[in-house]
Amino acid sequence: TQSTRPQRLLHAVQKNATRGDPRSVVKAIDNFCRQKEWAMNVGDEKGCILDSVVSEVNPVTVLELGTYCGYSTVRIASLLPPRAKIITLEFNPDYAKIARQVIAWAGLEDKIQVVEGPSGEWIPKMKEQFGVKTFDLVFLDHWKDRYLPDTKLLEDCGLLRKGSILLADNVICPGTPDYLEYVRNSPRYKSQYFKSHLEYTKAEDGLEKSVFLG
Ligand SMILES: Cc1cc(-c2n[nH]c(CCNC(=O)c3cc(-c4ccc(F)cc4)cc(O)c3O)n2)ccn1
Ligand SMILES: [Mg+2]
Repeated sequence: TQSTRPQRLLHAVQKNATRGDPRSVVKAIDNFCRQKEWAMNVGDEKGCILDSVVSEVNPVTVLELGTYCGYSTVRIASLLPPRAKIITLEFNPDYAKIARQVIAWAGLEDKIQVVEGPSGEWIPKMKEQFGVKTFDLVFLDHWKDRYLPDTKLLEDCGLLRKGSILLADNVICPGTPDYLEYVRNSPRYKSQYFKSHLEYTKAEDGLEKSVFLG
């Protein structure tokens, strides 16, 4: 039976990356996506912006919306302090299965919890299920029409604190116009746009970093 693109991406990691070496896993995925098949990872160019924001925030609790194959999950986790944790939500069980194996190859399974299901159902259960108080950093990289409703849900569930950082991928391509309008015009956020390109292409895209002001 035909393999899927995530399966081929995982095989490229197992073939070309060193077990326990997150940077080699990131490199192997970027090489696979540049040389073989495009895939919707945040990629190396936007990945460097992600790295700089994570290093600056130094978060202890991270929420990632949209795991896919775990590329950005591995990038973030490899920069976290020892006790820090990431909860990453993935809707598609096949993607989640691949992501768990990519994360294991990087040796980062102790810092990462992959949760399967829709963000709208899991966000209200974060406190009771995972003992989370608030998130220091939220990386939005899931269905683009869910960025705004899920941001409002995070606010309403008391999962953001003064200074929590929202970092959103794809605000230009595929685009999240309603989310951008909200975080750029709401008095409750201070926003900044980092111009870049859609992963592995020349098309414009960028990350929007928004600080929750409480
Ligand atoms: C918990 C929960 C999780 C999800 C969820 N889980 N996994 C995802 C993946 C979402 N990501 C994308 O769709 C995406 C698309 C493109 C793209 C595609 C085609 C083009 F031509 C150009 C650009 C580029 C990207 O960088 C993307 O991130 N959503 C959904 C709901 N609830
Ligand atoms: Mg993305």
